[in-house]
Amino acid sequence: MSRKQIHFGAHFPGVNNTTVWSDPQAGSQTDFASFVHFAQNAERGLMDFVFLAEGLRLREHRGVIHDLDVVGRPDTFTVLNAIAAVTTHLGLAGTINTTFNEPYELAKQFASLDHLSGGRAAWNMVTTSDAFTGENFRRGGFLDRAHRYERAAEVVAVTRSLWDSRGEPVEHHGRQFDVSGRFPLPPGPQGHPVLIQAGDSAEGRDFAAATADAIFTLHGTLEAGQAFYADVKGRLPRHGRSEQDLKVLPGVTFVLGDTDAEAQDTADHIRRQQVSPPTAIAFLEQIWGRDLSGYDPDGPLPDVEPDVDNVSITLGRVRHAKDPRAVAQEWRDFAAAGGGLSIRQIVIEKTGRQSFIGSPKTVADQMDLFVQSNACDGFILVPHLTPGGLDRFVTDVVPELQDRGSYRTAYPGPTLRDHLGLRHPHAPLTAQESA
Ligand SMILES: Cc1cc2nc3c(=O)[nH]c(=O)nc-3n(C[C@H](O)[C@H](O)[C@H](O)COP(=O)(O)O)c2cc1C
Repeated sequence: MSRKQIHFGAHFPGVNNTTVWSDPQAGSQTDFASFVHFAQNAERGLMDFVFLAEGLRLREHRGVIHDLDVVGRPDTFTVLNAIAAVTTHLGLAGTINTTFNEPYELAKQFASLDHLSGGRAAWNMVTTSDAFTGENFRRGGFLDRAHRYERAAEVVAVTRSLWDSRGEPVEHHGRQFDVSGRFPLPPGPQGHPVLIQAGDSAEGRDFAAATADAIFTLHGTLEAGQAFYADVKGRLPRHGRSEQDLKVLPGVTFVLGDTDAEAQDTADHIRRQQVSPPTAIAFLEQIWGRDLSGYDPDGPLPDVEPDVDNVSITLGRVRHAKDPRAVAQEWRDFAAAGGGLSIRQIVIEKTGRQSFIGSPKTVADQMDLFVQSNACDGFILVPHLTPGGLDRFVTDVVPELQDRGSYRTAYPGPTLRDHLGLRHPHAPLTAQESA
C-alpha cells in the first residue's frame, strides 16, 4: 500500500510569538524581496502553499506594542497577487476575517487571486472577535461568540453563490446580510478557492467540518493530534462529507542541527531569544493581570495571586482559556519540581511550542510518524526567521521525506486543489465560457 502523503504550508513569519525579528540573520519583514525569497523556497520544496496570518491590530501590553509583534505587514491580497507573479505552482493562502469584511468584496478579491494565479488561491477564514481589534473598524466587539460563527457561515454561503453565479443575478437575504446583484467574474480555475478554517472551539470545529477544505490547528503532540484528528474527521459525515474532504494541518515549529544535540542547543538559544527578560515579565503579567514590573525575571514567581478581573492588561489576540489562578498554581508546582526555577525559565518552558527538534533525519522520522499515525495530514511550518527560515528544511528534510516515499517529487497538477488532493467543486469552464 502506498504511504500517506505529507502536505506542507509555509507560514511567513510574524503575527505570532515565535518570530525573532531581532536576530542578526533576520531580514526585512516588508521588502518584497523577503516574500520572494520565502515563497520561492517553499516552491523549491514543492510545498502546497505559502501562508499569511493576519494581525489586524498590533497587540499592546500595558500601552506599548508587544515586544514580539512585527511592526510592518503589507496588505495580504497585494502580497499574494505579487507572489503569484514570481511562482508557478505554489498555493497562496491569506488569512482574512469574516467579522469585519463584506462577502461581495471578499468573493471578488479571492476570485481575482484565483484567476490571476491560475487556480492557487486559499482563504483562511478567521472569526476575529475582540473589541480592541474591532475598534480599527469603528465597530468594536459588535458580535458575540455564537453570532461570529453564524456570520462566518453566511459569509461563506454568499461568497459561494457569487463564485458560482456565472453572470446570473444573485439574491441573498439572511440574518447578517442582504446581497442583491450580479457578480462580475466567471468561476476561477478552482471553482472555489480552497477554504481553511482556524478556530478550535466546538463551534469552530463544526464550521470546519461543514465548510472547510483544511483546518489549521495548534494541537502539536502526537496524542493531542490524534484526538483532534479523530474528532474533526468524525464530524464530517454529519455534513455529507468524507475524510479526504478536510485536511488537518497543525502549525508547528522546527529546529535543525547536524546532530540532535546541536539542534537542541540551537533550540535553547532560540527560546531565550523569544523570551527576553522583559517578555518573560510581560507573559507573567498576562496571566497575573497585574503590573509585575518590579519583579526580577531571574527570580522566583510572585507570591501575590492573579487579579482575575483585570482583563485589559494585554490588548489584541491573546487567548487564556484557563482560570489564571489554576495556571498560577500549576506554574508554582512546576517551579518547585524543577528545584526553584526562575520566572524566565518557567515562561520559556511553559509557553514554548517547539515541535520538532533534531537532525534532518530525526525531524523527517518524527513528522512522518505523525502523518502515518493519523495525528494530522501535514503541517503548517512556522519558521522563526524572515526570510531564510525555511531554507535548510527544504534542502535537508524534504529529500529525507522523499526517500521514505511520503512526499511528492513533483507537483501533481497546476492548482492548489490538485496539490491537496481535493475535489474541484465544479467542472472546469468550457472553452467558450472562459473566452
Ligand atoms: C491555529 C490558529 C490560527 C489562527 N490564526 C489567526 C490569525 O492569523 N488571525 C486572526 O485574527 N485570528 C486567528 N486565529 C483566531 C481564530 O480565528 C478565532 O478567532 C479564535 O481561535 C477563537 O475562535 P474559537 O473559539 O473557535 O477557537 C487563529 C486560531 C487558531 C486556532
